[in-house]
Amino acid sequence: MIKANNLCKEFDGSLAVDGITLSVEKGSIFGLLGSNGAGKTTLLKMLAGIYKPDTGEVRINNEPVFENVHRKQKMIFLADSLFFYPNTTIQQAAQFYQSMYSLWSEERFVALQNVFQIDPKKKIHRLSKGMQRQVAFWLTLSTMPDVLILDEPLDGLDAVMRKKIKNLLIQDVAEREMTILISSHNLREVEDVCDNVGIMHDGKMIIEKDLDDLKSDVHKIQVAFKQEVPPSFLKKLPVLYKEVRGSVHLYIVRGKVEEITNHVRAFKPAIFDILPLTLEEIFIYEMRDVGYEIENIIV
Ligand SMILES: Nc1ncnc2c1ncn2[C@@H]1O[C@H](COP(=O)(O)OP(=O)(O)OP(=O)(O)O)[C@@H](O)[C@H]1O
Repeated sequence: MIKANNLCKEFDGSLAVDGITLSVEKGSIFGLLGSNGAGKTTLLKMLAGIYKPDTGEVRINNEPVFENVHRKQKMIFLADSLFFYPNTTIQQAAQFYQSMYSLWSEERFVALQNVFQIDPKKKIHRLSKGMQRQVAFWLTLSTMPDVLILDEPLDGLDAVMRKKIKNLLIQDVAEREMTILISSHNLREVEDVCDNVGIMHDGKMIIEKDLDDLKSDVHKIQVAFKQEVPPSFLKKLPVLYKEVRGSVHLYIVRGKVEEITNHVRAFKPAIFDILPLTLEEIFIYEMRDVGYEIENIIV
């Protein structure tokens, strides 16, 4: 289990991460979402023990992470921009990883060649950007980490390879209880694989929830009344967003289906529909609620 307590990190006098407390269960997949510059990479680097928090601490299975070689031999951080030593072949990189990571599996490395189908004698820097990312996953998954931290991991990969890698990740979670933290702007992908999600904005975690609970907590409703909207209708509805389309009023509201339905039906609407939101819609409306919204920009 990963536990972070009141993490703060400041750069040049401003807080990139501002008091984040987080716990991630063993064998789960946590998706970290947020606006650009929200502090996701900074948070992930503290969780990976790369950055020392200014305040707070990160512990994995009750061990501190920062400057803990023993812990870091079993976990891996895959950054959004990759680094390989110049002129290194995949085979040489594999030897290096083997010497660094205590759970390295040669058997897995050989088996994964069938998935990636790249000649291990190839020099990594001569491969295409997407192929280099495949090599990064090939090496990473061969280290058999118990904790895998991924920053924008699937960028630059084709759709087939993305699917293959997602399957491999899910297989490792199911078979060996690997724990994954993944930051991504691809909300469809996060929705596919994550059990829990956190949304960051301006250094803070504005929401952290089980994905199913998050989705069952926000809904889109469409209502129309024969007369004007009754004044007390909105009083008990926690509305995140509203829009009028002719006689139909669209609301994005927080709350459980049953509570919202009972509330709306009590006002005897002429039309009433309640629909679930996608993660992308939830993200956009929650960000709007903290003042980060889509504007009609014409330049
Ligand atoms: N090494 C650094 N030195 C100075 N400032 C930094 C450093 N790393 C991050 N920052 C600042 O901290 C803030 C958070 O950056 P971070 O990279 O963590 O955001 P992010 O959520 O990962 O963004 P994105 O989605 O755009 O990748 C930004 O204002 C950034 O400029």
